[in-house]
Amino acid sequence: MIDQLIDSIEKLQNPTVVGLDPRLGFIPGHIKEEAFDHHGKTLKGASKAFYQFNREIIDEIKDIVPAVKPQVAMYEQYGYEGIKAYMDTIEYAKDRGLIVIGDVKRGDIASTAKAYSDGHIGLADVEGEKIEVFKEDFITLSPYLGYDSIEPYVTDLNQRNKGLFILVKTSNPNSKEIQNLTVEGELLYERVAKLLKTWGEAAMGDLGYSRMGAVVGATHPEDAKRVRGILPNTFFLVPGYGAQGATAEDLIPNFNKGGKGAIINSSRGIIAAYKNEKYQKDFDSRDFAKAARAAALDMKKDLQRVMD
Ligand SMILES: O=c1ccn([C@@H]2O[C@H](COP(=O)(O)O)[C@@H](O)[C@H]2O)c(=O)[nH]1
Repeated sequence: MIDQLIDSIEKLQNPTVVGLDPRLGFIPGHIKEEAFDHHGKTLKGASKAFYQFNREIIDEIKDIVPAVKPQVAMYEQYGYEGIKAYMDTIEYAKDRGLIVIGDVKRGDIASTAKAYSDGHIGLADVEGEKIEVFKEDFITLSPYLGYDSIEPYVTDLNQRNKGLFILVKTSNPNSKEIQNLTVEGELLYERVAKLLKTWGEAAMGDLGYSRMGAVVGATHPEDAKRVRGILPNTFFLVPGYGAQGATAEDLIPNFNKGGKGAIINSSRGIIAAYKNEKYQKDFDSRDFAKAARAAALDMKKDLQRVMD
């Protein structure tokens, strides 16, 4: 899938992923009213509202961005109804040609990791019946349990053409408390990047990048520069642009030459654009998906501006 992601970015000339992180505060009144009329103010009502919101956004952005990144926490909070909305969203996006990065941030011992891999990017086994479950193209993982927690995913990466993005340097302000500790003369995130370089060699795609990518926050450009130096053949998923304050200029160190090797996420900045003053004069809440499209196009322009 890493090769397809690279091809799609190239075709659309747009290294952007739209984060599908719905929350009730972002859902326009008319969608909530309809969902709550049918299902009440229940977990099901909230989940149905999320799915309707996502579908309209996907329909508006599917021809301009290569990928979407649903954040599982937003759905999980509503239990199995929320998980159904997460799964339905994945299916809807894939049916419309979008690549799906499931932001699930798993990390556990090998026997448990195998179950995560089977469920998310592999096949679940029901007494010999092999069943595809969540169907993401990529998922995110934490590296802090070491390689035996990553190795169970490698077969699915290579045999089923799936991908991982492994946390290397996260975008949150306190990431430095742990990730920037000095360990045996180097920063911890640098050590993680070096490990990922070795791990990723077991899963190389055809276009020079590994199926094991890295999550590198846009909000720490100096750290991103060091990580890029260690990982020239690793594709980066870069959150932090927009709502978390990173600018297009901050993104530059994440890319290889010619604007290659990274995809930039924006979630709130796109899906809730209709609430932003900048878009309010042109779009009301019924046009929320059109506002999301306008914000995604503005982001594309902003990225192109610093790439040129
Ligand atoms: O370091 C990280 C890793 C993941 N995220 C996730 O990305 C989005 C960001 O949303 P915005 O609304 O664009 O801020 C969200 O799902 C995070 O969980 C991250 O921000 N930083």
